[in-house]
Amino acid sequence: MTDTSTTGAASVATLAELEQRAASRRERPAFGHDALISCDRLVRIFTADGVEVQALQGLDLLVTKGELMALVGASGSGKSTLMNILAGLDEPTAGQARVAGCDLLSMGAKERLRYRREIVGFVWQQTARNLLPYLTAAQNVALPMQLRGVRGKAKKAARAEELLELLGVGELRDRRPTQLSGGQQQRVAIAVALANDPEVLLADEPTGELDSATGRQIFESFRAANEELGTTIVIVTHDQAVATEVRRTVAIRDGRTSTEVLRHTRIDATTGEEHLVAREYAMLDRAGRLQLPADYTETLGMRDRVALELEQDHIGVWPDDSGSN
Ligand SMILES: Nc1ncnc2c1ncn2[C@@H]1O[C@H](COP(=O)(O)OP(=O)(O)OP(=O)(O)O)[C@@H](O)[C@H]1O
Repeated sequence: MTDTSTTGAASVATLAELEQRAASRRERPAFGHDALISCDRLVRIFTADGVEVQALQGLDLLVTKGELMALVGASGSGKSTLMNILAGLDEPTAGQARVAGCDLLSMGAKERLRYRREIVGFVWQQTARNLLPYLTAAQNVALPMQLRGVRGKAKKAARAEELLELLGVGELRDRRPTQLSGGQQQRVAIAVALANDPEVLLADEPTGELDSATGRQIFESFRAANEELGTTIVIVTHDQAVATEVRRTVAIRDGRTSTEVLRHTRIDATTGEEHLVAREYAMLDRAGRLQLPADYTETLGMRDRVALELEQDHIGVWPDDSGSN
C-alpha cells in the first residue's frame, strides 16, 4: 500500500499560510487602480424585438492619465457602444467602468449630469451634432461653461478665445457654424468639448466626414490639446492616418479588446536616425484568456484546440497534432 499521508500533509497549507495568502490577495491593488479609465469585464446587451445583441462581451480596457490613444475595429464591433458608456450616455449591463474615480454603473441622475458636464467632453462625427447653429464659435464654446454655472462673462469669453486660439481657429470666433468649413467646425467642436477642462476627451470618428488633409489638421488639434492641456484623449477611428499617429491603438473585435499596437521611437546606434517602431500585442485577460489574431490562426490552420509548450522565455503555440499520432 502506498503511503500518501506525507504528500498529503506537504500539500495542505497551514492555517497561518492560508491567512497570509488571503491577506496578500487583499493587499493586491485592484485591477486598473492607477488608470484614469478602467473597464473591467464590461458587458452591454441590447434587446430589440425579442432578439438579444451582446454589443460588449466582457471588454477590458485601461487608459492612463495623459494618453492620446485610438480605438479601431470593424463595423459593429462595439466601439460606439463603449464610447456611449464612457460618455455617460448609456449604462452597461454588467462589469465595471470607472473614469476619473466615477463609477459609471452606480451614478445617480445628478452625478451623471455633473459627470457629463465636468469630467468628459465629446466630439461626434456629424459636425452638425457638435455645435448650435444659431450661436457663434465663441458663444458655442462659452455655453458649456454657462451650463456649469461659471460666473463672469469676460472670464468665459477669455477662456473661449484661448481655446479657439490653441486650436488654430481664433480668428473665426464670431462666425456661425454655417460660415465655417467642416474641418473648422470640428476644431470649434474640440474647443467646446474642452471648455470645462474635462479629464477625458472622447471623439467618435471625428475625421469621418472630412478629406484626408483636413482630417490630419483635426488630428493635430487633438495632439495640441493633449500636449498643451494634458487632456487624456480616446479617438474611435477608421482613419488609418490617425490610427498610426498615436502611440497606442487598441483593436476591438466582437465586443472585446483583441490586439494592441504600441509605437515608440528608437534611435539607430550607428546612423543616429530616429525610427518609429510599431509592435502588435495580443490582450491577455485576467483569466489567462488570449485571443490569437485570425490571420495567424488561419495561416496555420489552427481551430478548436492548439498545443502549448512552456519554454524558458516564451510559450509556444502549435496546431493540434493529436490526430496524426
Ligand atoms: N440601441 C441598440 N439596439 C440594439 N442593438 C444595438 C444598439 N446599439 C448597437 N447595437 C448593436 O450592437 C453591436 C455593436 O454596435 P456599435 O454601434 O457599438 O458598433 P461600432 O463598432 O461602433 O460600429 P460602426 O463602426 O459601424 O459604428 C452591433 O451589432 C449593433 O447592431
